[in-house]
Amino acid sequence: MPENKDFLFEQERINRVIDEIDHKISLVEAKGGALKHDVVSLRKTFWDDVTVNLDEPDDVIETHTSLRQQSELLSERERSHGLIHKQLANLQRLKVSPYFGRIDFQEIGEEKSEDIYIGLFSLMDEEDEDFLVYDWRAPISSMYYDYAPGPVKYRAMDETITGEMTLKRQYIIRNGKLKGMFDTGMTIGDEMLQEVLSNQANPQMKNIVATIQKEQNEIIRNNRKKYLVVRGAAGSGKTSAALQRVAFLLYQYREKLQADNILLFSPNQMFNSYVATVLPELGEENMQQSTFFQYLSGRIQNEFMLEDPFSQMEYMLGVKRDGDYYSRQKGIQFKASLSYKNLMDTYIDYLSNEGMTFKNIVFRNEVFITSEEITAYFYQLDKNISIPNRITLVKDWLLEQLALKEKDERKQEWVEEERELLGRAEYLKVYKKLQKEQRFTEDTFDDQEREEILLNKWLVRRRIKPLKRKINQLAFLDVPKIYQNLFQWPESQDNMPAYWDEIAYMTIENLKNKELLYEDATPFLYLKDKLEGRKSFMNIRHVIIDEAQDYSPFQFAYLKMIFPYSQMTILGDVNQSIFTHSVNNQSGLEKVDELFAPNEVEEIRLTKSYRSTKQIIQFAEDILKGNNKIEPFNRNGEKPSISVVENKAVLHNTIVTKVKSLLDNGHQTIAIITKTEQEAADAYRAFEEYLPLHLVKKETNSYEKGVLIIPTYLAKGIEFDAVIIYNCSNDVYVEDDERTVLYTACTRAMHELYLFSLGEKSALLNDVDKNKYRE
Ligand SMILES: Nc1ncnc2c1ncn2[C@@H]1O[C@H](COP(=O)(O)OP(=O)(O)OP(=O)(O)O)[C@@H](O)[C@H]1O
Repeated sequence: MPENKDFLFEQERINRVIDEIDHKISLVEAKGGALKHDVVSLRKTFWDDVTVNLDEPDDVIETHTSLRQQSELLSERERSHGLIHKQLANLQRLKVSPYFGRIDFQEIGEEKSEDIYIGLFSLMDEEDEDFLVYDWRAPISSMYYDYAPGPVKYRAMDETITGEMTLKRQYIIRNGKLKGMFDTGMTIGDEMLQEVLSNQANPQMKNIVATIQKEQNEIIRNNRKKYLVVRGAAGSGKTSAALQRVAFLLYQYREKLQADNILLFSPNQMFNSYVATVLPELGEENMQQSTFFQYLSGRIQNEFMLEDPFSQMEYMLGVKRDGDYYSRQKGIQFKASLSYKNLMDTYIDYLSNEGMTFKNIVFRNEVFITSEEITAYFYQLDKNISIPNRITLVKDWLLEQLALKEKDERKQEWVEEERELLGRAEYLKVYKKLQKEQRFTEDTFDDQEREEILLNKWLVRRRIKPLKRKINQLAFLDVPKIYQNLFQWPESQDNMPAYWDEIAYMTIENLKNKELLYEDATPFLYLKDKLEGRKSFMNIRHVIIDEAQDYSPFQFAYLKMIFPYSQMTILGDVNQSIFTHSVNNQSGLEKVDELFAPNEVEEIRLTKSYRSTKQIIQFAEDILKGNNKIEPFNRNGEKPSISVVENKAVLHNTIVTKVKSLLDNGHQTIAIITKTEQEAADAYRAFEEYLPLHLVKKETNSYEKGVLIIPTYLAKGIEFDAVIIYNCSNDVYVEDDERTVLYTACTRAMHELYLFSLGEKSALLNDVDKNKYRE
């Protein structure tokens, strides 16, 4: 049979490639061994080859040079050893599965067609002449993802190469053995995807290089514009595409881009651990990862108690919708908007002429420069100078005043007193310190007058130093007060949103208590950075913002400001908006047109969803009232079910029974998803006696297999074999704007979805076609 012949041919080729990998491994190991030996002996004999002579200035220079040469040599060897290590790890990975795809390509004008085998990394033959395997990121490999057999082209070195693809084949190779192969007419065949997607969910996201789809490839290799915005339904592979894109960029720009020049903003801590293995699996180092809140709190926590986004959401999802709710909601939405940013920009213009607030400079409990004096100095400076530059001039002036003060203080009585009170041990310490600084020698210290002068100087300097540091940190600028004043600024009374008085009152009260609400955090930092002229992040060249629908327009504008030189990949789905600021069109993702210049942005939409079975997707899209048609990947499962139960005891018993049967059926990740953390904690108490389970809280930072109880907003971006919606009753999911919360929760399921309702089910589910679920 021709197929069998093909199969044997391919297995033989795999064997040959593996032999070559083994050969390469032994070469690299030998090289690594020699290098290791070099490093060890260099470390041992480091000082033998350094000439140390400090007698004459020339000798010092020579010593310095020889030291530098020696350490450069050592670090070069260490670097090479690191590279060898990486090479070895990559070869070991290739050995398990050397490639996953092949295309036969006949370039126009060439006589022979070329077999191009595609795998995780490139591999050359023994003579280093031909590629046995091409890296999936190589330009030629792009045809594998972009075309079916037929006419094809790809771009390499600014040139377009055209030809004909005569074969496209996929392989499943495990431990060097060919387990399956498919010739495919489609872009990437269904068989392989079926196989991958029907696997169990995993606490660690997997790479998708063998089955990247054409539209995902477009995202991965896209490098035309500064900002790439990707929208796509739940499970359409946005995160996956973003991570393979990082691997692609690290390959494409390996000379100038390192993993730590890339920063990923994740939705929560657990997500960080979920995605952490994708890049190492692809042989690359991980990029930097942070949540936006981690960034904010790193900058704010010394000034305020900062509310975290989950507490904000917990409050908004949990409280009754009364007067307080609506004023907070309006506050959150206004502070998320570009109107608020515009208001703040006008306020900053106003501050250029009046309204800046400074703190008194206090030395030893006495005001030595008043806030009024600083204000007067600031406003007598030329108004054409930007505020941050004027602040720098104020800082310089304050430091000069401080230097004068320092001189004056040396003669003050307190210094004499402090000097006399110096204990012997402390005195000796000072003596040694001054001696080290070569302020005096043994001889001069006998001179009592000089000794006193030097000690006085030291004592004053010691007191002045913290003040100097604070001035250098611009602590004299009272940003909290300036922010607070915005809410009493007469100009801000026109065209203000509904509930402005309540919003202003609530904000001022919080600021007075040294508390900063989450919605104020970004505006506060924006103001601070605009006034202080903070330096942007120069080393970050690429920022990835996942779950971008959760960022407000204001937050986007802020990110754009602090990463002015970075490219950005922005991925999101407005139907998964669950933050109060992002519902009702206030997501930054809805304001892309206002935020970025049209020639700087490219937008791509992913339409197909891969995570969940067709039945789950068809059910979930109806929750969104059918406004968004999602194309499910053709993988079948049971229809979701909705069970209405009468009381809590029955609810808990039924869920326990369901979870046990899911475990018996071999599911390894099962999530009981609640609307809030409060609800999750209550459910946990009810179940802990009967089920082995983990309660996921906002500070949980790793995703473990097993049964999890988790609020929706922490399950964002993650997936499970089976999902149980703890309570989808009409008392829990009430308002229309909670559809997105329920949709997000349901779309976490890969294979099975069960909804339970304590009493009548939510009216939001009445929009779901009855044929799409079991009751
Ligand atoms: N081309 C592909 N080949 C194999 N699996 C894929 C592919 N694209 C997506 N998947 C799988 O689909 C699931 C969802 O992918 P991913 O989490 O990247 O989607 P998402 O759009 O970020 O989802 P969400 O918006 O729900 O966070 C993952 O299990 C991923 O491995």
